[in-house]
Amino acid sequence: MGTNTPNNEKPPTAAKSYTPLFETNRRSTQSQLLNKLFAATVFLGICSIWFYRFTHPNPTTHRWVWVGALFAELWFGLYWVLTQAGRWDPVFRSTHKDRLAAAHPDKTLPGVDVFVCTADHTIEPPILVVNTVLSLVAYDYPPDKLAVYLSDDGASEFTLYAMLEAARFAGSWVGFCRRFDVEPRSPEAYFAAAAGEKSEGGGGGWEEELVAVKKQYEEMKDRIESATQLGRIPEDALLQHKEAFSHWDGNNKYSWRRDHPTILHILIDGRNPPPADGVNGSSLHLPTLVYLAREKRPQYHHNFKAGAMNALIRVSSKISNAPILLNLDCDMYSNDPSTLRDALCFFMDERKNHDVAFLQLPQMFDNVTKNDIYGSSLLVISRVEFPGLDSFGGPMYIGSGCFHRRDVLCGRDFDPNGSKLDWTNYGRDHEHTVEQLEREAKPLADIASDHNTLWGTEMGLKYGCPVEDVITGLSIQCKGWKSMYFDPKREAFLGKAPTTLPQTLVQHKRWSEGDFQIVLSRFSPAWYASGRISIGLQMMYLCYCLWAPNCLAVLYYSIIPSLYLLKGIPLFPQISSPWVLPFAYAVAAKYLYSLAEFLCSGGTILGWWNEQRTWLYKRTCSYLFAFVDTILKTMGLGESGFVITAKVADEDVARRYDKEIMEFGVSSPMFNILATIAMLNLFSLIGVVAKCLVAKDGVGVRVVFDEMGLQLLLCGALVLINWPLYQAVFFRKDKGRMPGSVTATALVSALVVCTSFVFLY
Ligand SMILES: O=c1ccn([C@@H]2O[C@H](COP(=O)(O)OP(=O)(O)O[C@H]3O[C@H](CO)[C@@H](O)[C@H](O)[C@H]3O)[C@@H](O)[C@H]2O)c(=O)[nH]1
Ligand SMILES: [Mn+2]
Repeated sequence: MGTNTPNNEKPPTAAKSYTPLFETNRRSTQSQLLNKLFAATVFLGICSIWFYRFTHPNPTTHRWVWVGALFAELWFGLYWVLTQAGRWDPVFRSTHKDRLAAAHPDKTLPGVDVFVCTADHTIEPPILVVNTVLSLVAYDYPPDKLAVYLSDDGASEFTLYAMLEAARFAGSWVGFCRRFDVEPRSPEAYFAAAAGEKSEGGGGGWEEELVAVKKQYEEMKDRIESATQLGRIPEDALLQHKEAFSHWDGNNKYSWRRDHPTILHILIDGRNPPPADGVNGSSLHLPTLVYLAREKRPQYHHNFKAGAMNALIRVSSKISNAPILLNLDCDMYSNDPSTLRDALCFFMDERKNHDVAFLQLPQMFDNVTKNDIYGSSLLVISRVEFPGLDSFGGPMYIGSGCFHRRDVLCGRDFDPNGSKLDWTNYGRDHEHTVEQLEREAKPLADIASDHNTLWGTEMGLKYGCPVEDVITGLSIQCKGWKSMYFDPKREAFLGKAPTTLPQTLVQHKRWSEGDFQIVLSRFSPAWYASGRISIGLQMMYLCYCLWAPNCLAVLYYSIIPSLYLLKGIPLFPQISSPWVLPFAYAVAAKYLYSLAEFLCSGGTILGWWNEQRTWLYKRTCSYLFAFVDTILKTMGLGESGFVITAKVADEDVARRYDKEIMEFGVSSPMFNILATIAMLNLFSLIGVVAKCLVAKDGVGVRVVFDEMGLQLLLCGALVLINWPLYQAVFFRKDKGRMPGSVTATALVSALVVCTSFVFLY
């Protein structure tokens, strides 16, 4: 069982005055024991299934059918064993911010650099980015110690324009936030929550100021949105920021994104408070705010987000050089102004901080509907599995919402006798002017500072993998560093989950493809990580990294048994045979447990059902494509990209999303597969029911049920879970229904497969 006691304690003298800054709690011994007993019974069931399959080859079918079932059941069983690591000994952390404040007055707090990444102003609208940035600028933290950097991989003048506007509005917004201690500090989210609400104890003119600041915000939003819509920056802004916008003069709109120099602007210099004539007569000290678009040239690979992050690490080392970094996606606004202080409780705890390389917080979303129709809230991962990982050495780095130690991310090796963070090595340059800083930092974002250097291999985020975050975190943990997981009561960050099925499937294709590449990479959790990280952690890495090959077993189970049902050949034990028991028990226990877990994590019953559907769709589509693409890539054919998830949808789509109606809409090869499998199961079920009805005296029903009860249940469950898909194919008229071409292809292919299977095979 894992413990959290570090192996190099402080000498006894210091131990006396030690007050922990964070707490670690585990579940009670009884509940853990009960959980393990239960898992043991499920495992027994799984072993019995394997035994049954080994000892009961079916003589009436081809050998491969039996081998396929054996393979699938071995896979499901072993995979289930892997998932148990995440449930073995979960730990839950809580912080003592009061103690942090007592031990470290604001003056002595370390600097924090926040990195926000955006890449495309059409699917990541500038106003969304602005809201995220403003929520970060408004953190409850000493302004001279906080710097917010935006990396714009789209090099969009509209994003820069939005940032200039944000910098101007920041004074009023941050002033308002500080005076009335508001939460959350993303203007859009705050105004939505405050609508119709009365001031609670805020008093002191809250309502009047709210009206004023809201008006200012709406005007800014208007300017930003109309600039983007018209495709033109307003004249006054062009005049005022002539130099800033000069980069875009006469450029070729089509090649620009992939071919431009570095653009760097320090929009707010937060080193010192401004002279005392700011908002409301008082000088308002704001944190540093920086816009960066790193250099891009078509002949050099830019390495997606990893490249952007590494440029940010280098540039920030010149401008603010904070020892602690926070990484966020552009849609993840801060929902809690005190999160930085929470995080510091982990990095500044005197005894336990020496080996913590990064601190991951859960990714939560503010646009998930009540029953989470695409299973995108990652509830069980956030509430069950990551606390489980935390006891084995810490969770993975999953991108947004992660705090890093700068030295470790820059490649520092772990030394068990002294890996403490030396805060004195960091801090700001107070001698140079803003212009000088810009001039000196700029080349650090050029290709020359990145290409053919250690960046992307030994330093910073790793290149070449679509999940740069996971592989980077793993490589850090393999050096001996730990990570920690912190799931605060009030969500720290809220982002945008995908709102259509195609988006969800494409996102999961990227994730599972990246994860599978890691298994085949130098840092494979299967080989390289052995002995470097704990076995529990290794198992969980494998659990996520083997998502893609899952497709094989799931495809087998969702196609073959149904076809054999239609043909009338049983593949599972008869209902009257005792061998049914292990199947029934293992499946029922697994699913009831998963339902309980889901409900305890804050989900709904329908939400769980929806997640099972998404589970099936991801495994039969996303993972299949990821699997095939990864294999092709390892053979040197093709290259993996990074399809960015859209953070907006048109009104029509958004309305259906709010009503929890599944969105198909476009024709995609993924849908061909989904729909074909769904049709195939429907035909099989209809076929077998028809057969029963035709047979006389109800003999048919009894025989079919006894001989093929499990197959019938499996097929029935598949039909039931596909219900929204049948609706989209047969009944719906809206634009989100299944496109006619997909429907036609699916119907024909399913019909051909079913008939040829029954009559020819
Ligand atoms: O060339 C690129 C591509 C993407 N991004 C940014 O990367 C972030 C993540 O992209 P998104 O499309 O939102 O992907 P998600 O799947 O939602 O993101 C999760 O998964 C990614 C890895 O697949 C991680 O990079 C993210 O941090 C993590 O939140 C966004 O802020 C993008 O702007 C870039 O900066 N440059
Ligand atoms: Mn995202």
